Amino acid sequence: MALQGVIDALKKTTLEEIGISFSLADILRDIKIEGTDVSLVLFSPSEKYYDFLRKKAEEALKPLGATKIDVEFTDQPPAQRQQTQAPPPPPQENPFENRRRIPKVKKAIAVASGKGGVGKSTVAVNLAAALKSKGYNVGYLDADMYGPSGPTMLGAKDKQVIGKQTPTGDVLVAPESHGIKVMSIGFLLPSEDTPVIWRGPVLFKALNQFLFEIDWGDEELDFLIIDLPPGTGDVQITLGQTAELDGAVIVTTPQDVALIDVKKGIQMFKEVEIPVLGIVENMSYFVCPDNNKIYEIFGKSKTEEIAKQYGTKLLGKIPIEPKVAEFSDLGVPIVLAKPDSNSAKAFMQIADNLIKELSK
Ligand SMILES: Nc1ncnc2c1ncn2[C@@H]1O[C@H](COP(=O)(O)OP(=O)(O)OP(=O)(O)O)[C@@H](O)[C@H]1O
Repeated sequence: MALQGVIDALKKTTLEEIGISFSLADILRDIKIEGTDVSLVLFSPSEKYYDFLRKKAEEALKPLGATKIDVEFTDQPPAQRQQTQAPPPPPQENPFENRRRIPKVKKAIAVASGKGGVGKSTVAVNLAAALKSKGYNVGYLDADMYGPSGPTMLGAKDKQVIGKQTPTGDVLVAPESHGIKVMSIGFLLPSEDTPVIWRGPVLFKALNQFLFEIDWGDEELDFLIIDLPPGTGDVQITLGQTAELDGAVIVTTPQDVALIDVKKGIQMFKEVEIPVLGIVENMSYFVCPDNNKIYEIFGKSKTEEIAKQYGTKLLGKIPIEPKVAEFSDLGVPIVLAKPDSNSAKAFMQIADNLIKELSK
């Protein structure tokens, strides 16, 4: 069987049934063809879809004459696999040598912004909700130590956090809201209005606890969305030095001033060796409800151009929709409250694009 024919057949498949807008060819990691035997390795961050993806591969390849179709799965992008095979660098030359993976989390994604108020937390909670509604097991960690707003947006503000003793030490059990496991420094503060001043060692300890001493439940998380504070400060650096993250998403608005900060953000993630998966442009445009006309309130966007210039991608654009803010205040992300809204659809598409970037 010809390799190109097999790849073309995989390209024609659609995975829409599980809410994914790309094909088996996009998640193909390895392929071997011997006569009519085909072995594939596919990227999938969740075991839930193994049977579905196997069936899809069989449906695509049997008509070509394939008699044996073996499908294996990986949740590692190729670059990471190469990294793990490479000889480790001398310890003293690697500032990230103590980095650890977050326990029981397959993909840890940071959501960041160069400046405050661009809708970073809104994007983080809706991204978590979009991945949840696609069937993944999702956690949300509010690491915005200076202004934790995630629990309110997820309707988890009044949830109780309980401690649990384990053979390896004490952990905090993440409560659940809308099926998403949630943890936030906000749960541990006496009131939402309490300003917290974090000094170096205390910040380091608190962040470590939030990264490594949380019980996310019996089932491993497919995705952990980490909502960072705005800017490029201590939390980001500490995070980069302590946890091995799979990538970062940068949220911006289309104004030039916000975009200047995006560049700083990309630079910072490069320095702490966290791959930037892409940029989300929030409050991009307004769709007039009377005539569906689109207004680019902040002018023509340059985000795509900047993304290209810095070797990353625009993952998607979210419109300004008053309902986004209204439902956030009520504790229900728009993706769950109004799945047919323009912004909810945009968030679902961004979740797809994110999975696609992770599979590269
Ligand atoms: N697309 C949108 N349409 C309408 N309102 C939005 C949209 N995105 C965010 N908002 C609203 O804008 C305000 C700021 O959003 P959010 O708190 O998510 O920003 P942030 O970048 O996380 O802020 P900070 O970094 O200061 O915590 C909120 O009231 C939110 O509901």
